[in-house]
Amino acid sequence: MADSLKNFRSICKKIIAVGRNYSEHASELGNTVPTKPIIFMKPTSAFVTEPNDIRIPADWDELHHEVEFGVIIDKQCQNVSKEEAEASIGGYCLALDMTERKLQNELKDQGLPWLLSKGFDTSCPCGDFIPKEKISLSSSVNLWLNVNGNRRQNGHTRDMIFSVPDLIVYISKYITLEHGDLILTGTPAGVGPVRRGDQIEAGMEGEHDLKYLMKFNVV
Ligand SMILES: O=C(O)/C=C/C(=O)CC(=O)C(=O)O
Ligand SMILES: [Mg+2]
Repeated sequence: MADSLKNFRSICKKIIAVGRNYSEHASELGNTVPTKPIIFMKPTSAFVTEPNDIRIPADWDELHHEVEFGVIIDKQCQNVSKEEAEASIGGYCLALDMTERKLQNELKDQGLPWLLSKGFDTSCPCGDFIPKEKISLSSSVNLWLNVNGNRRQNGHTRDMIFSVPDLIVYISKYITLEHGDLILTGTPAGVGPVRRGDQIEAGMEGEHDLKYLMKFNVV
């Protein structure tokens, strides 16, 4: 089954993203820590893969990086239990939730949806499919991100407020998750701006020699 997920980006119908899932990140943006998962979406046209670039739209100047742990759904889930949620996972990937922070804040202040600030083309740089057997959910994955060689983010999935199975249980109560869908599980602290000409390097490391690295230029 996992074979058809190797190209999950071409079959993915939904990128569902979780916000404020690390308390340190919620605090750094002056937000309260949520009592229920905060869910939003990015269109699949946001995907970009190496060696392509992250393109900043011409009139924007406060694009932030957010490194995230991605979960790829194998089996359809609708209102699933925690056990079914775990069984529905096909694999994982490293991803970025690129965000135009100034626009997001303006939209938030007006009570408007922040889709554009997070859903523009190339706002979801994404790595290769990693089969579920390679990462145990009971272990913690280290997520990090450098800009021009300087460490900006360094977090651990054990610090998520809502665990991966809990997120799937919650989302599937309201939205049917389908084969190939991607869940971005929120970013750890350290988000910040990137400029045209910068290079982003992001990685994840964990048990059983898990080591994944990806690089994107910002243009
Ligand atoms: O509420 C805000 O000011 C910002 C929220 C986010 O951008 C949420 C995320 O995308 C995240 O925490 O990863
Ligand atoms: Mg995010």
